[in-house]
Amino acid sequence: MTYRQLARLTILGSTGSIGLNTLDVVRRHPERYRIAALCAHTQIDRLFEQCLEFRPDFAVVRDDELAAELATRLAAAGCAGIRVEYGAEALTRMAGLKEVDSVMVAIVGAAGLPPALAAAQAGKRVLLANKESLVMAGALFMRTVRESGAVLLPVDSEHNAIFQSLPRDYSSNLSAHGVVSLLLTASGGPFRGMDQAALARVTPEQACAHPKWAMGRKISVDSATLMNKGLEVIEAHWLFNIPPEKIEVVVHPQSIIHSLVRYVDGSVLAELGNPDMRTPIAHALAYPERIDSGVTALDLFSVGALSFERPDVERFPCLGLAYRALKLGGSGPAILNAANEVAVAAFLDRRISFNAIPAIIAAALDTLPVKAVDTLADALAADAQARGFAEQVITERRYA
Ligand SMILES: NC(=O)C1=CN([C@@H]2O[C@H](COP(=O)(O)OP(=O)(O)OC[C@H]3O[C@@H](n4cnc5c(N)ncnc54)[C@H](OP(=O)(O)O)[C@@H]3O)[C@@H](O)[C@H]2O)C=CC1
Ligand SMILES: CC(=O)[C@@H](O)[C@H](O)COP(=O)(O)O
Ligand SMILES: [Mn+2]
Repeated sequence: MTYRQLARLTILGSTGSIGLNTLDVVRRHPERYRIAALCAHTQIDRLFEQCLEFRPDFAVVRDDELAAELATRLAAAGCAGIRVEYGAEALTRMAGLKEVDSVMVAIVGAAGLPPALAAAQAGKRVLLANKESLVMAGALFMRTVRESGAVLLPVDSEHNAIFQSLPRDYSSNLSAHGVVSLLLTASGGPFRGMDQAALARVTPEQACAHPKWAMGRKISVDSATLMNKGLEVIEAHWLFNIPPEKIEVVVHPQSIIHSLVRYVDGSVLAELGNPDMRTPIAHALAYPERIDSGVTALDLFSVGALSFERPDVERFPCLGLAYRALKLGGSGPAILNAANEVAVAAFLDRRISFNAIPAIIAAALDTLPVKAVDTLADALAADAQARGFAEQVITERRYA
């Protein structure tokens, strides 16, 4: 038997959809993984249960009140040794803990950027689900990874599929490896065939009912608007150093092909599987080895047929807005991301209609100045300005 050292993990966003799937994979391999830190935000009941099961050294929550409550409950349950911390600064510290090898970044939204960057700065294996980090500060993030020697492993299913379809140890010059373009698959979301008038009336519940993937509410709405694919185009641009015109989006409603790489000799390589995030999570956790993820084997006979369509950017303008932001460069994508987060939250709160989401983002891109993003502070400043702007547009109902 070979001796294997335990890998120590920090999970940022342990109580969310990716966090739960990560713990499900970890649970299957107690001989390989040990949890150093579990980081949640508000769901302390769920975090408490996770602490009892995985016995991390640290647990992190949003604020001092939640931290005090969790600490009391852990002490009563005989787990006083788990140190409970709180706030954004604690997340950054957990990402850089000396004893930690790998950091799963599964926080949703812009809040994921500072700890993701801290993990990269500390030279960790960064298992990146939080696509917003690369959207807000892609150049800075990738430079940090290069300079620190961190290992960046994409967890987002499309990017993980592309990573698996590229040659092992590819360089950042994909064309030198014969790559012509990347094909990102999109399910098309819950409203794929719906007309514009019907789209205006859809509810948050309908938007969150993704046809193929069980995910958090924010990314589910992004899938419904096709902004998720837009964010993923930007994510792919930075991860694989490929220009936007070489990234194609293909609507593939079955979500069996998770993305493809087109090569100069006519070959197109892809990764296929049942739509279950435990596959890319297990891949990133164990890379370059392979471990059981608990995902059911793909049965092509029951799938029967795979189909493909062009995305409809007239009905779903968010995809076009993302390409536009990427071409703007600098803080353009951070503006797009922040306006989108504000608009999606307002839609989930029933303050605006589904069709107002792209209108608010377009207003932000039309109005706000594009600046350089050389530092984390630059990214956070662009984010804050665009959030303020989008809130104002909503309050004054200037999106109609
Ligand atoms: N879900 C999926 O299948 C996929 C998700 N992704 C990406 O992964 C990320 C996570 O998505 P998902 O798991 O669906 O999201 P969820 O909403 O399910 O979970 C989000 C997690 O982040 C925590 N969180 C929320 N806000 C903050 C904050 N301000 N500070 C610290 N922690 C916070 C939540 O804590 P709490 O619940 O305790 O409040 C929760 O643990 C997103 O960037 C998404 O785009 C990418 C591909 C697929
Ligand atoms: C599972 C995953 O990676 C999501 O990002 C998924 O791709 C969302 O589905 P859409 O293709 O509908 O955006
Ligand atoms: Mn994805």
